[in-house]
Amino acid sequence: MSESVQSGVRPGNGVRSGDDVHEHHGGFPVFTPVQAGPNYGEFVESLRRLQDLAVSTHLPDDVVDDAIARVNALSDMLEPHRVSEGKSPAGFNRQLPGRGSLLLLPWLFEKVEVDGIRSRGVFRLFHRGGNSAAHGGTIGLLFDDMLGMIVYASGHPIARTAYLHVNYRQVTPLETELVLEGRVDRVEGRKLFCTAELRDLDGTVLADCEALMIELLPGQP
Ligand SMILES: CCCCCCCCCCCCCC(=O)SCCNC(=O)CCNC(=O)[C@H](O)C(C)(C)COP(=O)(O)OP(=O)(O)OC[C@H]1O[C@@H](n2cnc3c(N)ncnc32)[C@H](O)[C@@H]1OP(=O)(O)O
Repeated sequence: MSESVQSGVRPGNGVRSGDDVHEHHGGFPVFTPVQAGPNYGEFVESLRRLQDLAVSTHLPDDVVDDAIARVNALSDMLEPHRVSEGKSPAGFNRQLPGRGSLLLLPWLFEKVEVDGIRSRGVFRLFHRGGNSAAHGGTIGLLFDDMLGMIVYASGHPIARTAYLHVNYRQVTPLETELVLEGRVDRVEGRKLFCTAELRDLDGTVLADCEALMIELLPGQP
């Protein structure tokens, strides 16, 4: 397999040896993963802190005006460095929480293997739904993102989520370390049936999901 990979995807430990399935990812463009610089993780974490504060403060108008000016100044500083998809380290750096993406939950992988993945992290204040619980959509986001990694780790080409059925079993707390485990349960042609569970550190299942991932055909977006 060449250094260039599609969507930054690279087989995990123990993926079928000599298999070139990762060269065939439907219509996904070929990306060469961009390595994050030494301070990139801190940069993304600073932005997460900003988002936490944006949803958990009640600011006087003059502070709002000052914040707008400063955030705009920061954006103006970043603007000249805008690049197209696949040219930013965001989302491609597995050693960083949320792979260095501001969209994704700031979780880290503990295990990425053919038989499944395990990831650990917290829901942040800016993921709040109501009454100190994680927003249900952010739980779906976590599962959907992990499904991509489950498929990748299992050695299958890129697949898209055809359906994702989430069972919300318990209220999911914010700012509390949690664990997610998931795997491909069975394969029928292009159809990968996956399951995953989100648990607290006592082992209580907070949410689980069942999903159908479908391997993309050549040219499929
Ligand atoms: C650092 C490393 C990073 C790595 C991270 C990894 C990044 C990964 C990035 C990737 C991120 C990935 C995550 C995301 O993208 S998640 C984004 C959300 N998902 C999408 O946008 C997908 C949109 N949908 C589609 O593109 C198409 O519908 C797909 C491609 C899914 C299938 O359309 P296609 O035309 O190809 O297939 P088909 O319709 O002939 O169906 C084929 C078979 O499947 C069965 N079927 C279909 N749908 C359903 C359903 N809902 N329930 C039950 N069954 C269903 C169907 O009956 C048939 O079965 P059979 O008759 O053959 O038995």
